[in-house]
Amino acid sequence: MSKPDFNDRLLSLGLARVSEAAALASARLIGRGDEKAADQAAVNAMRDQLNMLDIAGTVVIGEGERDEAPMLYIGEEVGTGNGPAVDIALDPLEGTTLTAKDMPNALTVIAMGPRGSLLHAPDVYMDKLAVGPGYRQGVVTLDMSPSERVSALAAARGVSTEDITVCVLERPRHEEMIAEIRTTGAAVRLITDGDVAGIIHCAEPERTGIDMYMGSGGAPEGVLAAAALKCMGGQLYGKLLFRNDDEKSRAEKAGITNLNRVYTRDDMVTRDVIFAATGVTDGSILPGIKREVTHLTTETILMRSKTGSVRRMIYRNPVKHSPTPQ
Ligand SMILES: O=P(O)(O)OC[C@H]1O[C@](O)(COP(=O)(O)O)[C@@H](O)[C@@H]1O
Ligand SMILES: [Mn+2]
Repeated sequence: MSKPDFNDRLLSLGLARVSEAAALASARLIGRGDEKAADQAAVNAMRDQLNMLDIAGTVVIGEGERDEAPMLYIGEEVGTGNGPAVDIALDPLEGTTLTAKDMPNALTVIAMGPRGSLLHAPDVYMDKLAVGPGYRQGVVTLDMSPSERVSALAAARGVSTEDITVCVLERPRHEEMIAEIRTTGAAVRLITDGDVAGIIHCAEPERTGIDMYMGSGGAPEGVLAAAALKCMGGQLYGKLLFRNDDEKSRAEKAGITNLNRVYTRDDMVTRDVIFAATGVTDGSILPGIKREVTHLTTETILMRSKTGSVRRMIYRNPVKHSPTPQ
């Protein structure tokens, strides 16, 4: 019997529960200084919830390769097996350090598309460049220098370079880039972790104040960000970065033949996808988990690229069975 089609409309609601469950599981570990425990809690919960979905899912972006990740490893089959063949990209806790330190913008993230729709990015770095919707394709490119990108974006927006804010991961490897951006008069929003959120921020500049994202971060996070921007609009360019031959061979093992390719958003996510993210700590796109004695409250953003629909779901979850309020 042939497998049913990818019904993004129905599956999306199930996907929201998956990111919700991961966030709820990490709630007690926010600000506890234990990144590993927070990540593990999110992984377990995400996997349990994912396995309830009627899909024949394959994790293509996950916690790592099978030998280093016992759960949600790349290639793991998830779901009941009774349903459409789908590819899944996930990061059960994007911002493990942010969570452990109770700093802003930690999220749980998951994206799903028909089988073959998501780039099998190896766990190496990726040079990334993103802007929000409304610009002509290629308004900024990875070939341009950081200052040229700022000037090009300012010209396209009809503003001065001082009116542009660029989000960058604060890392020693980015020091020169940051200095060059500042020569243009543009502002730099430094984040200590979490470039999926950093890139999503470009899609809602009114809410976040961020116009452009640039710099290197995890390639898996690049694919997740591409899925988000496919739903929200905006451009993303990514180029895999290899530090040694082992990283190159991992890419080749993942089926990548051209190691110098610049991927666009739609090269990373080739068909319509669904994307869900739940806030763990307070952030610019999503509020974090709120803890009360009897309830945990989460907010989830759920999006479908086919329609461009964006749904925000607030979930008040009773922590333990409590009698009906009097
Ligand atoms: O810390 P590095 O090595 O610069 O890597 C950057 C990557 O790590 C993160 O900041 C955090 O990712 P995790 O919390 O999932 O480990 C990503 O957002 C980013 O892509
Ligand atoms: Mn991550």
